[in-house]
Amino acid sequence: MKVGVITFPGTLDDRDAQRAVRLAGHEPVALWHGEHDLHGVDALVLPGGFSYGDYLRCGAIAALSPIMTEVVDAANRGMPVLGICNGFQMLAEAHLLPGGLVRNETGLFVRRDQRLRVERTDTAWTNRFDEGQEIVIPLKNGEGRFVATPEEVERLEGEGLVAFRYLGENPNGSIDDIAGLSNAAGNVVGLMPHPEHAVELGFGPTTTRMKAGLDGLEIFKSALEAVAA
Ligand SMILES: NC(=O)CC[C@H](N)C(=O)O
Repeated sequence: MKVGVITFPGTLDDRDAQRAVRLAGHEPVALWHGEHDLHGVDALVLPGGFSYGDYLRCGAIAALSPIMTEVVDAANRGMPVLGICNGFQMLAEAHLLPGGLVRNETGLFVRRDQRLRVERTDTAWTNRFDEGQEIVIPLKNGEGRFVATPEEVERLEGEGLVAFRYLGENPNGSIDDIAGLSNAAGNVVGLMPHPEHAVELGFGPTTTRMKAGLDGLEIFKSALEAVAA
């Protein structure tokens, strides 16, 4: 399966995302923000970084890039789309996911190995987990606080759109400890932690659980099963 990884000016983690795609058994295809062509890919990853220097709000300018017209069309046709951190911010800015991401409550950039609970497993990117499973994925951002109106929060909680929640101390003040969301169809998922940094033993988070360093790989492997299904 071909997985497109889109690079925007200021993207940081595109190479790591491509490597994660390869380790999950897919073929990564490098895509450029200025193009209108998805090169026949079967799924898309919007990676993390500092697109346009985080000006306006993180992801706000990138969400207006030429390729985003194609991303929105593909997402609406059901293509699996994963937004990681800055990519999640772009998906929210493009209204493919509800709510928004704003500056962390402390005002500080946060970097930690983050415990998460998988809340939703019927999505293109979480189908290899068990509901309620605890995983550990590295978190690193300055604008990770999920916000939405009370009505939006009621709707997304009611529709079960929360894909991941922070466990332990909330790192940024996100409403309802929300770390990641999916759309109603389950093909679009965005999360603030970085699964592409937990795909190889010895390089990802270290916990007492033997395979914790591979938790992120499951997210990239899930997409293959979603497209094959
Ligand atoms: N790691 C990232 O993708 C960071 C996203 C964004 N630049 C922020 O600081 O919130």
